[in-house]
Amino acid sequence: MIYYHSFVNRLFLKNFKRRSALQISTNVFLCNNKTIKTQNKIQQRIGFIGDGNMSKAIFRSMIKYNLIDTSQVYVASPFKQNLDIWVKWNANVTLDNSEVTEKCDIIFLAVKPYLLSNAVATMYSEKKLKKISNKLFVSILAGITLETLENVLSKFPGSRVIRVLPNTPMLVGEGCSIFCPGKYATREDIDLLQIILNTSGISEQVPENMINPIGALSGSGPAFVYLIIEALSDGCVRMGVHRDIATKFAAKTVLGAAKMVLETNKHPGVLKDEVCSAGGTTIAGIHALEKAGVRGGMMNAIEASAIRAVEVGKQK
Ligand SMILES: NC(=O)C1=CN([C@@H]2O[C@H](COP(=O)(O)OP(=O)(O)OC[C@H]3O[C@@H](n4cnc5c(N)ncnc54)[C@H](O)[C@@H]3O)[C@@H](O)[C@H]2O)C=CC1
Ligand SMILES: O=C(O)[C@@H]1CCC=N1
Repeated sequence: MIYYHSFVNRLFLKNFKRRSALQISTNVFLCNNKTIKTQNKIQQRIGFIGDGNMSKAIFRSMIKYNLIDTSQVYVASPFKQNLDIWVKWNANVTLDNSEVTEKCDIIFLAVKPYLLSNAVATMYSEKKLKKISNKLFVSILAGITLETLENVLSKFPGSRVIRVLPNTPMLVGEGCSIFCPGKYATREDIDLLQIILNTSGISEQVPENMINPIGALSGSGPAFVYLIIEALSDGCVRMGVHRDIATKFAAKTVLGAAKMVLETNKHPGVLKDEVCSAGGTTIAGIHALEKAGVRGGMMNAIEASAIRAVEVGKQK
């Protein structure tokens, strides 16, 4: 069912992208089997507490896919020099986290997990606390549970929380995000978040205990795949090929293989067998990989990242 929804979502989103180019004002999405109408651009003000890699990917994907205007975005960082790039992108910038909380409707919490309490402590002033009500907080912090988030954010009256684990390929329209709504998040909050996430990829609602293991794959996985691409390229360079063609072909081969898995619906093992001629070149390479324990290595990587997410969630 989940896959069906993703597929239908993508069809609608392809239409959305085409129609938004034509500046038609209303778009239709299917989220969790429900049709939603939304304006071409979302109207809410969006804030980022934290100005790093993941905030940039979310912001730039929203701009790239025409979902918001830069004037609707506020970003806070304690480091002035980090904000220069955001100024160049025409976002509103501040050194004061509480300005983002006060001015925005949806606030992405995007600092390192161990900095959560520190960041929240600077997201309000006692005088204005009552004014910071009915906000939607979207946490992208690895490992930090909804229980912790709801506790920390309970000082803001009427706050709702959704926990998301996005990934940086959002930037190129191939994001993969999982999320779990907190106790007070509404259907509208979820729909809006899915519009943001699905504009540049796919998203799935999952039970909270699935966020760490799936996030180990989708959140950290891009780094694992970059490492593989680099290693494939290194192998080619070792055999005398120039680096530029080696890296381009390594990336394109990974992209092509991924598309084969998604579009043929064949088991990866079947697709592997289709490449391996009897006594041929590929099986010689597969043998080398198996001897090196590549499969176990990959499984260990997912396990290690998922376990680490629990640990970072406990750091103070
Ligand atoms: N990078 C990734 O691919 C993904 C990251 N995440 C999560 O996103 C969060 C951010 O990760 P990145 O963007 O990679 O980290 P990053 O280190 O690039 O960015 C974090 C930013 O927070 C800023 N910061 C530090 N203290 C602050 C404070 N008190 N108030 C406001 N801003 C403050 C820093 O200037 C820094 O630029 C982390 O919690 C991580 O677990 C989740 C999924 C994927
Ligand atoms: O490495 C990290 O902790 C973050 C979470 C997922 C991707 N990057």
